[in-house]
Amino acid sequence: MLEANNLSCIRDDRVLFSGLSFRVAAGEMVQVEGANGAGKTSLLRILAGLAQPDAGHVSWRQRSIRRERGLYHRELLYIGHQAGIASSLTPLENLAFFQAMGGGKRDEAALWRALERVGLAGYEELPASGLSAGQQRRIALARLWLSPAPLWILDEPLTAIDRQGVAQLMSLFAAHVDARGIVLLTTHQALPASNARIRKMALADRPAEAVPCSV
Ligand SMILES: Nc1ncnc2c1ncn2[C@@H]1O[C@H](COP(=O)(O)OP(=O)(O)OP(=O)(O)O)[C@@H](O)[C@H]1O
Repeated sequence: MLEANNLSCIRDDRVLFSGLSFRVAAGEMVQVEGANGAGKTSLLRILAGLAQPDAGHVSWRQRSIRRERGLYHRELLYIGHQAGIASSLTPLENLAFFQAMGGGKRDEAALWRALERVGLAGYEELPASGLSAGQQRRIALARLWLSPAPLWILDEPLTAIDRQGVAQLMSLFAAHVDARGIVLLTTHQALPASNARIRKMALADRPAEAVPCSV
């Protein structure tokens, strides 16, 4: 369903990756591995259509994500490694905003369910800036319970999350892939045992220097 074709990414004269091709099928969970600076975030941003590759292209359901941006972004949930939440808004307001961005009507019950799932019931009136790093991260992750998107691209979703929260997320990921969804993530943590089979994909640890093109 998700297909990377011959992708290259060059940053500051360094080839982070080149000729990278792979497919991720419905029902798969993939962990992108690599050292700090290997290019994991760069790859995920390209796969999410937020950055352009230096070469190659990405397809979703056999259609170029550049040409079918609208369709792709309706089917994709991307959560970057920044929490990506408004610190002056409460958790409930942040979630209502995410829900509105999805284009649906406000569904109060779903908002409260998501808040409860991430353990933020009781904190709904506080601005996010008054919450801990892990709680702020949980607001961002609550979108996983609100979104119908089949494709989840998650950059370090487990950062700052406690052990119980990680176990809960792993169960959610397993349920998502069981329902023929896709989870593509990065994490520096060893993933705990999960029902989902996890395919690992490693990026080279030392990006090569780019060879200047001769004209
Ligand atoms: N927009 C950019 N402009 C210039 N250099 C960039 C840009 N984005 C990333 N880089 C560089 O590309 C390299 C890879 O960055 P990236 O964030 O993709 O790595 P990563 O594998 O996700 O690292 P980490 O594990 O530390 O999060 C880094 O050296 C970074 O400085």
